[in-house]
Amino acid sequence: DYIFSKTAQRPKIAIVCGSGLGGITGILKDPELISYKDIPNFPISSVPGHAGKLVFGKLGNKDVVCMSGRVHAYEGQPLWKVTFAMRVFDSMGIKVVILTNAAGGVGEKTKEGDLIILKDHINLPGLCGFNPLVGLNDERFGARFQETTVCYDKELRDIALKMAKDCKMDFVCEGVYIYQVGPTFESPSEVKFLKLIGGDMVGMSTVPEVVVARHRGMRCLGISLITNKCIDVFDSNKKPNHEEVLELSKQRSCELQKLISKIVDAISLEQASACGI
Ligand SMILES: O=P(O)(O)O[C@@H]1C[C@H](O)[C@@H](CO)O1
Ligand code: HPA
Repeated sequence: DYIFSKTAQRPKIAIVCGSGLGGITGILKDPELISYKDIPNFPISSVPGHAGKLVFGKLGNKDVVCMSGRVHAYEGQPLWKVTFAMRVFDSMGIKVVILTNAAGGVGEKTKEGDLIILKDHINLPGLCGFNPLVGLNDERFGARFQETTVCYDKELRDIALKMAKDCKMDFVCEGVYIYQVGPTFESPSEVKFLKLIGGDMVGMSTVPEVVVARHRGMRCLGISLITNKCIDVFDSNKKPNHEEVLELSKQRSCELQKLISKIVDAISLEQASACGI
């Protein structure tokens, strides 16, 4: 109610901006800003590169809302708060959520600067009991036992790959994202393990949000920017750090903005409602 009292825009598409990836808010037409701190109960990120505002506006031919800044579990917030925005989006009538993140490249096929469309994820903490749907369930807001067979909408993934091909972006492909809580980057042995279990990239966000968005039937598309290669050799002098993550995000933000704009243009919202969501 608070959000709708501040803007007359009623978007059906939400975009979650990962670390340093909030630049897309700068290309929206007729932007309207709402600070997280003004929205009742909305969690505020403490991480550099996560601004803390909702930005409404037009991207190409469609209304969207961008979440510039997200909260992570490693900031000490419970998962219901980490995923609170998904519940808010659902009650606003959002049908499609595009989630971006910065991630470390695990597999051989990823390199710095690549944009990887999430085909699936491995919710490592979720498998060990750290899942946003743990707790009493209110059936009005989703099923007790949520299936996660196709978390990342096939049609949206196909659109993303087609748009990348049309734009000759040969650094875009699909991959599997592994969620780990952080804030530690991975040790070499952990990287070897992540590779072994089928991950292409690893990060500290997105999956809890997707689990909750799917609980409410919203269609999800995930895009990882590979900001660094994970180090799987012992005694390396090279060490991952948040500054290099932000630097790479800055370098690649134009390509990501272009890809998202094309995807948003190509999304058919009629199809979204024809799916019964
Ligand atoms: O919000 P995202 O997943 O883009 O942020 C990544 C994960 C950590 O928060 C941070 C590490 O540099 O970037
Ligand atoms: N690991 C986990 N999260 C990340 C990384 C990484 O190497 N890079 C950016 N986010």
